[in-house]
Amino acid sequence: MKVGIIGCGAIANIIASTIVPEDNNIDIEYFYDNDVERAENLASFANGVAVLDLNDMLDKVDLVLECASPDSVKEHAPNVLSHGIDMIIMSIGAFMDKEFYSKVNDICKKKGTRIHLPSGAVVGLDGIKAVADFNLEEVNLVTRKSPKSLGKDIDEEEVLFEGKASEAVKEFPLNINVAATISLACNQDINVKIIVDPNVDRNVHEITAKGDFGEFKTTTKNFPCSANPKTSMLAALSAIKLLKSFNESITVGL
Ligand SMILES: NC(=O)C1=CN([C@@H]2O[C@H](COP(=O)(O)OP(=O)(O)OC[C@H]3O[C@@H](n4cnc5c(N)ncnc54)[C@H](O)[C@@H]3O)[C@@H](O)[C@H]2O)C=CC1
Ligand SMILES: O=C([O-])CC(=O)C(=O)O
Repeated sequence: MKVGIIGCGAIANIIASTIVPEDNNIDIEYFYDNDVERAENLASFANGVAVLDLNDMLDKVDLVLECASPDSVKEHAPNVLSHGIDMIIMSIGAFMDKEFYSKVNDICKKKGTRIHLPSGAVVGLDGIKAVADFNLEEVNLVTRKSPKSLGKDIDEEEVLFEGKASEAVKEFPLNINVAATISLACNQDINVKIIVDPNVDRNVHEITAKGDFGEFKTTTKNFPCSANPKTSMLAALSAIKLLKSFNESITVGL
């Protein structure tokens, strides 16, 4: 499987340095970034090709992996999918825009293409998906990150946001894609609280869900990526596992 990447930052670097093409039948070969130097650096490390125009990779790849920004998804996904190419998308916040969701969904149906949204930096999506249609009363996400991760200069814990996921992704597009992932998994605009906490050095996500099935709570205490403290290592690892799973005959979990 030949893969092209949009966005050559923290997640892309972890993925490209972890996937061994010979072992996994996955060849990450084309790299695009609006910062050309980043695309060239990663292409050179991965023995791949940096492209100046995304269209230059579209007749050569089987899958495009987006790890850039929600805006980049809106800019490029319709074009990629219209070329009949599947996508893995990390900047899931883009899908909270209902008009955009419906537009790309229509393209996928027409072209027979698929979009994969990895579980990213949280655990518990399997459970949320399983119970989504069974009177799921309430889903809440509390995210706690350090001042460094949230780009704040404060000494005391502070609630930066409290409201719905659809609003959270607008105010914090590069920090709370997980809220969109959970919302899409259960078809609800979930409740989100974002706290900046000088006493944590992890990106912490706590999910609580309650409904006819009972209730559950998951807590993920992620190490941030060294190249981008907003982003957790787990986000990159989930995309790597998803890529590898395309070669598996037997899949475990949802
Ligand atoms: N789904 C999830 O659980 C998670 C999603 N994310 C999201 O994944 C994305 C990538 O994260 P990182 O690698 O940490 O970001 P990063 O900031 O380290 O790298 C992003 C790269 O994309 C490039 N870029 C930005 N906009 C672009 C555009 N319109 N066209 C082409 N290139 C563009 C930047 O120049 C940069 O090199 C972000 O949107 C982030 O918010 C991050 C963590 C968890
Ligand atoms: O990586 C994380 O911990 C979460 C994150 O940035 C996002 O959801 O955008």
